[in-house]
Order: sequence, then structure tokens, then C-alpha cells
Amino acid sequence: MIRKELSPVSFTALHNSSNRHSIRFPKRVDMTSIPIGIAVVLSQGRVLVGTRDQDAHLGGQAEFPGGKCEAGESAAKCAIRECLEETGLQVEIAERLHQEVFEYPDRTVSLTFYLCRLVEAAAPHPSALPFEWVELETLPARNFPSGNQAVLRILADRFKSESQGLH
Ligand SMILES: Nc1nc2c([nH]c(=O)n2[C@H]2C[C@H](O)[C@@H](COP(=O)(O)OP(=O)(O)OP(=O)(O)O)O2)c(=O)[nH]1
Repeated sequence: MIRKELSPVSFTALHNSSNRHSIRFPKRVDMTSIPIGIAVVLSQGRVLVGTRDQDAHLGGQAEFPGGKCEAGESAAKCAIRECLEETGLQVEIAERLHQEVFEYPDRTVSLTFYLCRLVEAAAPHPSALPFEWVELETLPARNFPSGNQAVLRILADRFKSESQGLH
């Protein structure tokens, strides 16, 4: 008989009758959240921030450019597309900052935030746009929805630790 060495963990799992025939799934399998791609566009220590339409979900609150992913679209592509549609600015992804499933009272969204930078040649002056450039330090004081609070903390930490800013 070939005796296979088992680690204490797998040995326990194999001999626990309740585990033997069951497959374990993560506690929460998320089937219903709406995927959202969001662009946190940084340029020279400032960030693009807009205000959500009054009649939209979370109307009147601050927002980064972003929106719902189209069928088959990645959150990253969505963030770039939504940013172009909403602000006229072409951006590229620098890194994924944060992802979380957030439950608002009336809907659950899967928010993926990307740190983005402007693509040099395609940057119209944003002063005429509904979005404005705001100093990174002022973000916590703005009226962002609850789903943005974690990413705001991440940005604040990054800004503190990278005293040169996130250019
Ligand atoms: N754009 C954006 N949406 C956010 C942020 N934080 C946050 O919780 N959200 C939520 C609000 C909405 O429930 C959802 C974005 O969906 P949306 O309705 O704006 O998407 P969309 O532009 O595709 O809208 P629509 O044309 O289909 O109405 O994500 C944020 O910083 N930016």
C-alpha cells in the first residue's frame, strides 16, 4: 500500500466526515452587484471630481468619472471609456487602487477604482467641463458617497507617504 503523507490540515479535512463530500464555496458569492469602473485621474497633485446629477442615484454627491460596465467590458476599460465620455479627457490606467462591493439601501455595486493619468496629447482644458480639478488634500471634505470612503482613505495614506505627490 502506498502511503501518502498528508499535511495536518488536509488530513483533518479528509477525515472529517462533514467535509468529505462537500465543496466549500466562499461565504458570499456575489451574483447581483452592478459592476462599476471608476477613474481617479491625478495630475500635478490634483484630481478630477464632478457632482452627480440630482435625479441620478446618489444625486448631488461628489463623484469621480465612471459608470456601469457594458456587457463583456472590463472595469478598467469602462473607467477609461466613462472618463472620456464624461470629461472629454483621454486617460490611461496607472494602477488599480481599490475594489469593493458596496451595498447602498437601494442597490449593490461592485466599485473598482483605478488611478489614472492623462494621455498627454489629448488633454483639453477641463475648466469648461462639468468636472473640475481639485486639490488632493480637499477630497475628504467633499460630499462623496459612502462607497468612496475606503478609497479616499487609501488616497490620503498614499499622499502622506509619497510626499512628492502622485503625478
Ligand atoms: N461615477 C461614479 N459612480 C460612483 C462613485 N461612487 C459610487 O458609489 N458610485 C456609484 C453610483 C452609481 O450607483 C454607480 C455608477 O453608476 P451610474 O448610474 O453613474 O452609471 P452610468 O454613468 O453608466 O449611468 P447611466 O447612464 O446608466 O444612468 O456607482 C464614483 O465615485 N463615481
